[in-house]
Amino acid sequence: MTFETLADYRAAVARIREAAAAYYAGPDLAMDDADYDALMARVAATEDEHPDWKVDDSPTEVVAAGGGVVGDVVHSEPMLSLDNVFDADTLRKWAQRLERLLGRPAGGYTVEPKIDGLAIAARYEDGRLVQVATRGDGRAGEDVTGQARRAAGLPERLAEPRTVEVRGEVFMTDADFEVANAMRTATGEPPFAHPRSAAAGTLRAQDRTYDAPLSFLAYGVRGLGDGPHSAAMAELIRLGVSSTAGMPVCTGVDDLLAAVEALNASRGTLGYGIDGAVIKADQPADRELAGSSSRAPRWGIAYKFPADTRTTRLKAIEVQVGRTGVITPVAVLEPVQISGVIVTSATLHNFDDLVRRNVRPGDTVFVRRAGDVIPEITGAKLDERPADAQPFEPPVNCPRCDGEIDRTQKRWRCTRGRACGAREALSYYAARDSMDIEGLGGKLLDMLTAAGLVTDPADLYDLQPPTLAALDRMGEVSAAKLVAAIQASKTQPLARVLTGLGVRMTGRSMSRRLATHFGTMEALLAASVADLQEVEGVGPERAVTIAAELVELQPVIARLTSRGINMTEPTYRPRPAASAGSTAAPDGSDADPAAPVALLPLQKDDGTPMTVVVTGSVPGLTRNEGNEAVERLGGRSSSSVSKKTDLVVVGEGAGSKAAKAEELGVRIMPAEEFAALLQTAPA
Ligand SMILES: NC(=O)c1ccc[n+]([C@@H]2O[C@H](COP(=O)([O-])OP(=O)(O)OC[C@H]3O[C@@H](n4cnc5c(N)ncnc54)[C@H](O)[C@@H]3O)[C@@H](O)[C@H]2O)c1
Ligand SMILES: [Zn+2]
Repeated sequence: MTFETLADYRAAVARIREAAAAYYAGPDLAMDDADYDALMARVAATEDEHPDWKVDDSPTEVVAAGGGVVGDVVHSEPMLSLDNVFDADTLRKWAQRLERLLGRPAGGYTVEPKIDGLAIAARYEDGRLVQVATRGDGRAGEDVTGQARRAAGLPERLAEPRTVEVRGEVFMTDADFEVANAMRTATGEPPFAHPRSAAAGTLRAQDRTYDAPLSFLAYGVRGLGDGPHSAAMAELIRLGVSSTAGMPVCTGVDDLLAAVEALNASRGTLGYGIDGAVIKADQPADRELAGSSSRAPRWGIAYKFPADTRTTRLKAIEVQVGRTGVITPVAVLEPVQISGVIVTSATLHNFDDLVRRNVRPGDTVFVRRAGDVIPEITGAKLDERPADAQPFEPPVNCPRCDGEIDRTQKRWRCTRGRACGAREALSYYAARDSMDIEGLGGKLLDMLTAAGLVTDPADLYDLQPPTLAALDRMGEVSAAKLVAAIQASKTQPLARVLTGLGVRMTGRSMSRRLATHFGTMEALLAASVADLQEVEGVGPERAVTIAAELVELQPVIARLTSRGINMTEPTYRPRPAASAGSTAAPDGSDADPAAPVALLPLQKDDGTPMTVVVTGSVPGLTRNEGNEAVERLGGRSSSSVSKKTDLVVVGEGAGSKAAKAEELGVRIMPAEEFAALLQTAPA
């Protein structure tokens, strides 16, 4: 972890300084945040081991690693950095250290999103916005009043004529990022690579021909008396400034961790990027007692989440034709780990987008994966573009059938629509590894589709011998034989039906795993993205794709079901009472059938799911996420309380259901405890 030689340590310091200078000065980045944080951690560890090596003004000890752009607006009080923790243990230790420093428990902690933007200080005099400055080196920053005036949430006038200094983050929402890049490319400027650099570029730009949208969220204020931080944030809302008001105030560390986890879980649904949670002592007395170092306060800490944006190389752009004929570019990436998952491909939305984002094969690109969202490329690192990189040439004709492309919509389509893929889908369905329909070969499928007799697999089961016999080169005997073969395929196991449907990102063995895990098509269709991830080898990316594919396939599946095709799997054993061999190792791998299966928190002793009702709000979760969480923990969520209910989770705002649970003597769990339990669940 540490550097072995003084020279290596010094070289790393130099790289950090260079990266910080680039990061705070403009939209270009020397490295992504994960690499930067890792390098910084190594430098810090080396300094701990060799204090005598430490350079003056080490990046570990100064605000913005010494890279902030100094301006002429001197701050009323230094604008500091924050120390980082990356896991629960270190957060506990931090809280213990703080409470030792205080000599008593802290009077509450706030948990706020760490928005990925730029810090500013905004001065209001008698209710009017007079000056806005960046953080700079912490002591003095640049005047950005002109641009900052346009940030939503930072009003020109307060609701009352107060004189205050508001501190907070200027950032760009995901939606505004699209708008900003559309404006930029319309004026011939290169697009921004991701929302943070877009916010930085927009805020610091001097003269510009367009007005890209910005947002603001306050997380600090001076001049509103000396009440708790959370109260000051609420007061800011009253004055018309958007702030972190309403974020949880926690007492114990367990509480704190649950709130941090809830915030992490909501990432990806916020509409803007966050890179962590900021935990702060809520009471001014605690803050004063704890004090600050030259770089960071001791009363606050950043809990960093795994980076959701990484850089990697765009190896190629492939063109995919979907089942309905939609034609989309897909990015093939050098594998990169993003928040614990290896990403190898990403969506590029549509061909216009490709031009607008100015992305070329060979580029180093920013890839973002927020929550369960399929990874997307936000932009390219133009300063690293290879000299020979060529713009991607979109296809002239449909890459599957060579037919015409309809370009009237943003999403291009093959003009043949579903028919474009029908022939291929049918041959996949009939193949030996799928439904194994003997005699249904390529030539015959050509004839059947050309004659309009078959457009999807379900149509096959409606074919009658006379219809077939009327086709070229087909005798009565072979027609009868083919119909018999088609009918016989109705009893194939679910695994083969799934294989035959050609669900993207699944093949033969994954189809078998899915079938063995869920047992019936009905159960598979009802599975959430979280349920799907319980299947071995299904990560978030694949789970999202499978779920989306199944939705798209539902009409065909319904038609197949109505024709009597078997939709159950004979190898299915209810989990986890079944032997592990049949569930975990459909490929005959080395699972031990006698191995005990660990129970999830909401499974009963026999492995069956508890029936759980969530009522009222669970901190940080929407109703739907609450239900998903139940399933992630091994339970089955239900909406009504009865004698059969095993557990009722009661949060704020719970009503009659909580009362009913009490009346029936059903076990009750407070929402906080549930949120804490969720932390222990597998991702
Ligand atoms: N990629 C690179 O080359 C590069 C270079 C330098 C810095 N960085 C990134 O910046 C980080 C360190 O930079 P820093 O010193 O600007 O930030 P920091 O991690 O020290 O955190 C302090 C900053 O967090 C922001 N913030 C957001 N929400 C907040 C909240 N609720 N309360 C308080 N502050 C909040 C503010 O801008 C504040 O100035 C690194 O960890 C890295 O991720 C990246
Ligand atoms: Zn086509």
